[in-house]
Amino acid sequence: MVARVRATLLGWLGAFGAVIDAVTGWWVERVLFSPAYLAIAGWVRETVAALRFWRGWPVLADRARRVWRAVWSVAGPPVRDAAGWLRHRAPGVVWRGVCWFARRAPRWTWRTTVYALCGAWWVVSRTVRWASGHASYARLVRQMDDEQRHGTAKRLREEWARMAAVRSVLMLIVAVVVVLVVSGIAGKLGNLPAASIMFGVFALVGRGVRPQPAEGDHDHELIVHSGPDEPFPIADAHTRAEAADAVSRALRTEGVDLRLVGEAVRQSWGWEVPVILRRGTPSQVVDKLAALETTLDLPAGGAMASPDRTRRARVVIRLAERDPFTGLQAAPAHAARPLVSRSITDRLHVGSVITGEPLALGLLGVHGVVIGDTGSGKSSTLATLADAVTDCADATVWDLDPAGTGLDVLADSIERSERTRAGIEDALADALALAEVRPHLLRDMGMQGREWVPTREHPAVIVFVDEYSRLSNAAKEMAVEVLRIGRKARVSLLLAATEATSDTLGDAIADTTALKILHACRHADVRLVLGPSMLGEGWRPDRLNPASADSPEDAGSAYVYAPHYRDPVLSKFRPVSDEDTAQRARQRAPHRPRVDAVSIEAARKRRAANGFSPSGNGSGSGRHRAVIALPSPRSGEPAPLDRMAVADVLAAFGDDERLWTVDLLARLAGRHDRYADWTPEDLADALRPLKLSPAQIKQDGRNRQGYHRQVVSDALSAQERG
Ligand SMILES: Nc1ncnc2c1ncn2[C@@H]1O[C@H](COP(=O)(O)OP(=O)(O)OP(=O)(O)O)[C@@H](O)[C@H]1O
Repeated sequence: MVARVRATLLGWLGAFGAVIDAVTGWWVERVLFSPAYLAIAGWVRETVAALRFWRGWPVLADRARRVWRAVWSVAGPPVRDAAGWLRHRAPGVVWRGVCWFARRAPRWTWRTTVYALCGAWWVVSRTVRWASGHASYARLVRQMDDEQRHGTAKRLREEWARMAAVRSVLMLIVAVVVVLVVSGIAGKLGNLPAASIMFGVFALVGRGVRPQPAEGDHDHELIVHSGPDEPFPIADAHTRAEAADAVSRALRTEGVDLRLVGEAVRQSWGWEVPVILRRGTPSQVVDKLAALETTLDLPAGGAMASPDRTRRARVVIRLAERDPFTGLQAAPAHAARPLVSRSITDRLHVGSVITGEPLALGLLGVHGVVIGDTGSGKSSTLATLADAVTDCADATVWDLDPAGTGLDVLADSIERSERTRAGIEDALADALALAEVRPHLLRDMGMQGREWVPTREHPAVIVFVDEYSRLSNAAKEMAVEVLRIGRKARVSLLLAATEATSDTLGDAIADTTALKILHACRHADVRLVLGPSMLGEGWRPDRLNPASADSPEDAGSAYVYAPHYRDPVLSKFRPVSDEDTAQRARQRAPHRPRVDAVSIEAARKRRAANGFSPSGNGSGSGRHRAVIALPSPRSGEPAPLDRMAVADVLAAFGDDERLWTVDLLARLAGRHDRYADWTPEDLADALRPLKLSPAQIKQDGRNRQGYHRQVVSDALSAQERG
């Protein structure tokens, strides 16, 4: 039995396999290898490839994106209003409707029943009275009887009887028709709907014939959740009208006299609501910001006000329910553009403004101050700015920091970096000398106009100074001088300090700088940097909080006063990712410009002519007391240290521990034009202040004069310590 079943199954399987084989063979031979199929398949492949790699796709996608953005900019606000209403308001409205109905349903049922009974009674009584003809004949017949006119009375009675008979028949016919219609409806829809229709018709008749209930019967139980002017949290506003209403109520509660509240604009972080004041000044609103945060139930610092400079009565109120800069990321390690392809004449994107626009600052010839409490993000802001400048082909960065690590993260792209008092004074003296000599070089350099035109060959110099308050007095004096005369020479200073008081920053600085960046700082600093009236104009960095141990708070957020930025709107600088920034700096390093040899030589001569020595050892006094003499390699006189040259010598060693002088000079010439004509004596003069002289270096079996990198490095460290 088992064998037979197995044989049968195997037979079936064999037959099935034979059929599959036959179909597959036919498919392969007749279809897959047929010329028509091959031609169609080739055509389909080509078309798909052509479509996939069609160059028009990105253009089409871009167009579609733009159209969508344009449509959304118009349709977005009402759609989001509607969505907000449906999500947050509609369920409440429906529920309130249900409750409202449930409360009224018993009374309505009762009233409708009364109306229906009245209507039915009215229809029956009126029909019976009409059919009886009582209203038409009864009075007339009685009058004829009273007047003894029996013949007329008899004739009227006969006429009445005839008419009553006709009307009764008519009434019967109508009654039969009505019964038929109602039973027809009952047959079609059921008894209950038919009865309901009859009930409704009688109720309508009853409603028509019965007088309205007295006014006192109306209910007054409209539930009032809040008084008509009572403020409510902004989180409860889901449409533009509700947001405007919330702001209007809150401001009125705080005693601000408004003429009107403009159309609210929904933002990803909250609301932007313009208001028009009836009287007073915008400071009325600015002073109430803290109170508004409570009234509208916002996070601390969430309420901001920015008065309109062109219309004093108008103040734009921003209510941030969430962090407005959530998506602001550090710059990526690899930029899409070619390396060092920007210009310092461009506006550099360094962050974002609360309005959603990019924060784009022009740094050409612009001096700046960055003020902020410790932890507010000053150093990161300097790094972000320096990162942007190191991407410019026509600007070079110097980094001075007497207390911290400065712009070490960008070390590879920085031309000059100083951490010691002497080094910083030397760098500032160089910057000052450059600022002094460059305007006199304009004609020789073929530059039109009165300002230095930065190019890759003749770059602008931007000197970043962190912890300005810790500079020596001499350095501060030179910095102030650079602020006064550096603009035309395109030698600019960007200073960071924790306070703006005169003993730390100085009034002169706040006045001279065109760029003012105010991170979380004190009330007094805002007055000192921007002027006393600006607090009332909405410049409130004192309401920001610096980073704490466990939270970044408002670190990096700032009020920026600069060309193109005259309104008190909150901005945030891009955070710095140390790893990515260092990588970018490394990639940019070979493409970075350096201060041109002509400017350097002229500056050196200027410093030599001034004939002053570094502060501390200085013999100079007066305006340029602090301008110290640059090394003069061929003068034979003891010259102060040329730190830039020593830094370049160390960089020229690269990974080599020792080099012959001739190789070192070749590498120096490759690094900068300044060293193109240097001889071994020039190099020896440059290193003499470190008490170094060339030594015998043996390489490939030959002895020549040269230098050891470690020896140069140790000598420099010793000099800095000393
Ligand atoms: N734009 C930013 N976005 C996010 N976090 C930031 C931003 N800027 C700074 N921070 C964070 O804030 C903290 C303080 O930053 P930073 O050291 O730059 O402040 P600072 O004002 O220079 O402080 P200090 O005066 O103590 O040196 C750091 O943890 C930093 O990561």
